Formats: sequence, structure tokens, C-alpha cells
Amino acid sequence: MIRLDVSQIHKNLKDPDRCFDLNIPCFEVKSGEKVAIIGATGSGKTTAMDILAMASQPDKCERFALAVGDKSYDLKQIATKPQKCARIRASFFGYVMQRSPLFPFLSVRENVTLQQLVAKRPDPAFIDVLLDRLGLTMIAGAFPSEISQGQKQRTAIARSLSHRPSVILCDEPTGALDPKTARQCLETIDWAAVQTGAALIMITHDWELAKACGFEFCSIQTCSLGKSHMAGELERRSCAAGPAKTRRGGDLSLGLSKQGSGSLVGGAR
Ligand SMILES: Nc1ncnc2c1ncn2[C@@H]1O[C@H](COP(=O)(O)OP(=O)(O)OP(=O)(O)O)[C@@H](O)[C@H]1O
Repeated sequence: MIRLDVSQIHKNLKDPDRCFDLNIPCFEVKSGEKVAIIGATGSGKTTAMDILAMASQPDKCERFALAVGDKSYDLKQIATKPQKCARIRASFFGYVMQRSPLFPFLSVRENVTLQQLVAKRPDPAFIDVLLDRLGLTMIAGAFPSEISQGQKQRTAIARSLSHRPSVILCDEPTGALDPKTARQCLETIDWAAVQTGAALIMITHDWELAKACGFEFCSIQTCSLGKSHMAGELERRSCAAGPAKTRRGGDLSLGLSKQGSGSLVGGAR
């Protein structure tokens, strides 16, 4: 059983002209669950995902815990120890970023293999399967400068799945792909999650595809706290308390907050 569980997370981003506050009051995802995070552009989805993937540290955090089998990890503590943090992240997390950079001097296959080596879980046969499912077998020996943007994106997906992570996080993984290839990729991500009983979290603007692949939706609500001060909030309640409820109930809807900022409201399927 895998369970990622966070509460009362806060992150502030600011520069001289503006400020953005992200809050995650409560978010939990378990083995076999597939959660699609949706929200208007700039609402804080990537900021939230970076924190959940341990790629960025929150400013405040009450609880940040990962359970894998009978072991549990206090990620709040681990995040303060860079070496241990890197080990846990490489072992348990697979993160497909919006634009995941590849090593330019390694081939497609070598880029994918590297993740397994870092996680100390070499499995060339599993790489063969991933390359095949993602339509990359023909270009396995090519270098990043010799392949298209969509092929780079699929290589990044293969890399993030290759070490059989416990938590798979994908930030718009199919953004650069045509509809057929996008579906093929999402099905592969889903398949890999099922193989390992992983928990799957994905940011997407493609609601139809996510719905077709059986994702549950979870939205980031935004509001304006001043002229140049925005805030975003992501919440998914404990499954023990029942399925996540919408603030306004029912299906996905797009509304406007009092201050006039976009607010996207979603809920359980
Ligand atoms: N250094 C900063 N100072 C102030 N605000 C920032 C800073 N960096 C980012 N932001 C703002 O934080 C908000 C959240 O950014 P984030 O990338 O998480 O949004 P997103 O929902 O993933 O957007 P998209 O859908 O366009 O990828 C945005 O409104 C962005 O402009």
C-alpha cells in the first residue's frame, strides 16, 4: 500500500511587483488512485506539484508523509536533509515536468536507463516495454538533438516510469502530443501505475482525455487578495472521509470569484 499525505502546506512566491500564495490544507492520494489537478493558468498547479514531488520545499508544512508497504517516511524531516531527500525522491517518485530536460549527450535509451541506475533498480526488459508502448523503439539510439519535441516528451515519460516509482506525478504530460499519441501515453502512464500499485497525480487541461482514462478531478481555487497579490488553494480530502466533495457540488464548472479572478471548481467523478 502506498499513501502520500500532506496537510497545511504553504508556499509564498514573491518578486518586487507581485506575490502569490499557495495553500494545500489537505491532500491525500493512495495506491491505485488517479487524480487530475485542473485549474486556470497561473493558479498554482505546478507550484503544488513541485512540492508534492519534493522538487521544491514548502515554507510551512504541518504534515508531509509517504507510506510504502509497512515503511513510512516523514518527508517534512527528510526534505531538510539534501542527500536523503535526493535518495527518497529518486527511489519513490517519478516526476514528468512540463518541459523535462534530457541529457543531450545521452541517447533516448540511455536517458531512460539513467533513472533506473540512480534508483539502483536496473531492469532493461522493463525499458524495452516502455519504449515499445511509447513508440520510441525506433529512435532508442538517437540523441535529443535528433528527435522531435513530442519524442522528447515521451522519452521523459519513459524515464519517469522506468524505476517503477510509488508516486507518479505528471505536469501536463501530453501537452506537446497529438490526440492519438496523447491517449497512448496516458494509457502507458496508467498501465505503469497499475503494474506497481502506484498513486498517480496529473496536471492537465485535457479534461476529456483524463475523464476517458478514469481520473478523478481535483481543482485549484484562486482568488485575488489585492492588486498584485493572488492566492491558490488545492485540497483533496482524506479518502477515509468519503470521496472529495466540490465546494459548489456536482460536475466541473467555471466561475468567477467576487474579486473577478478566475476560479475553476471541480470535484469527484
Ligand atoms: N517569483 C514569483 N513571484 C511572484 N509570483 C510568482 C513567482 N513565480 C511564479 N509566480 C506566480 O505564481 C503563480 C503560480 O504559478 P504556477 O506555475 O504554479 O501556475 P500553473 O497553474 O502551473 O500555471 P500554468 O497552467 O500556466 O502552467 C502564477 O500566477 C505565477 O505568475
